Amino acid sequence: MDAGSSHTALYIYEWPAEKDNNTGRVEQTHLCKVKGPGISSYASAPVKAGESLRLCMEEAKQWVPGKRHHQTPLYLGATAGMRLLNMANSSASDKVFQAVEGALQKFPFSYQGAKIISGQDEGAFGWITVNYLDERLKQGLETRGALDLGGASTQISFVSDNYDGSESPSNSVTFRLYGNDYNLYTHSFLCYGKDQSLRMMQAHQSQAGPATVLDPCFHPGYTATKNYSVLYDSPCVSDRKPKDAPDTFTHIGIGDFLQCQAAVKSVFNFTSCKYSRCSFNGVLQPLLQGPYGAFSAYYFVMNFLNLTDTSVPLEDVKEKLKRYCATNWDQIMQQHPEVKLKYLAEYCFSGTYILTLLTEGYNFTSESYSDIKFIKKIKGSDAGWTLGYMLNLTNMIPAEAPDTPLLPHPGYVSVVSVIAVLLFILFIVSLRPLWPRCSKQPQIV
Ligand SMILES: Nc1ncnc2c1ncn2[C@@H]1O[C@H](COP(=O)(O)OP(=O)(O)O)[C@@H](O)[C@H]1O
Ligand SMILES: [Ca+2]
Repeated sequence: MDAGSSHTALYIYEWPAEKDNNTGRVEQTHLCKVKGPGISSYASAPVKAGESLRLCMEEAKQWVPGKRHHQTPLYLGATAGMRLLNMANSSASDKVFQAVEGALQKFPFSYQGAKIISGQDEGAFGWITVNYLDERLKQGLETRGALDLGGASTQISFVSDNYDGSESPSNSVTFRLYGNDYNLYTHSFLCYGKDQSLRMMQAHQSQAGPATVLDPCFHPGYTATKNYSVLYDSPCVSDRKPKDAPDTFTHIGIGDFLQCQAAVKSVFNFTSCKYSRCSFNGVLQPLLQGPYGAFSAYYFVMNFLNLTDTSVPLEDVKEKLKRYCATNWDQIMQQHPEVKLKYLAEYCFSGTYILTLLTEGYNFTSESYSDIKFIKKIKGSDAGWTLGYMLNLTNMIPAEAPDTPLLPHPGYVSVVSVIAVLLFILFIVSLRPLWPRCSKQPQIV
């Protein structure tokens, strides 16, 4: 289970158990989205966090064959929402985990624990998932970098030649998989998921605590009354809370892409770098290299905006987004009556944030932008950290390359059968001296 900051999802994976680990491919057979918010939102009512998982767990009982229930390991990993709750209020986060654990243990699966996974693991397992599903690991091919955008944190992971990891060991993960060594660069930016970065940007815009906030990242015609205490209720912004602010402010959209870009840029710090090169906030980042897969909110947002085609020049992408942001809010709502209003109101911001993060933050250029592929699934399985996490915990990926059989299985069976028949014939022939002699011996006259 992926307990994300905005929601929890249960993934069911299946693989042929009879075959050798090395030959069976793992596939996602089912996804259940838990109703309601992420588990970190239940800090003040932890029991409900556990209850929220029940329906999906019942569904899992239907999907996993009854005789396999006890053998099926169940893992829950929580990401940045719980990292933030743990920072702000560790006893509340412990209570949420107790409730979740209590709920999950009532089911007949082999419960293996619920925990917060580190940002490094989140990045590295996302990279494993993408490259496993592409079959790049087994074949020792060039790997694809992984870009994951969540609500509360974002991850970048890739292999770069000439990167040895010694400059910043916390950004380095090494693996030996199928006989190949990988030295992976990975970083997770806490607070730089799209929901928390929106808070940081709005906190920046409203530092003096005004009663109205004019927001270039929201459509013209958009107005909403928002609460200062809700906006600042996160460790990503809590230290910036204005002292004499009123309780509420009126949030008014003006839909100006260029100003929005400038406002988004204000959440990144480019001033210092003690390494050979940095992305932002003084974090090491080696030279970008190879193709990339961008998933989770990268995909949701760019797919909604019809901007997943990265062969379109970056300047044209920005132009399209500029027009979208300038569109009146009433018109946007009319055009997309089926989309959740919270998502709909934020796509202009989210699209601008994604382009700014990729180009200003990670240093993708007009040329290297086309190396990015926005993806949701690979061969039927969702791109995300869960598959890699599960493969690791169940030791599904061997460190050494499996012995490659000289013949594929059917060929092997045929050869053994032919040899068996030949041996049998040889055996029968070897018994010939014992065969009964013919009674009618030719007469010698
Ligand atoms: N259809 C969608 N449109 C836009 N954003 C979406 C959609 N579905 C999910 N999201 C967003 O994707 C992000 C998923 O983040 P999540 O995995 O919950 O957080 P984290 O990985 O930081 O713990 C959230 O910001 C959520 O709002
Ligand atoms: Ca996530």
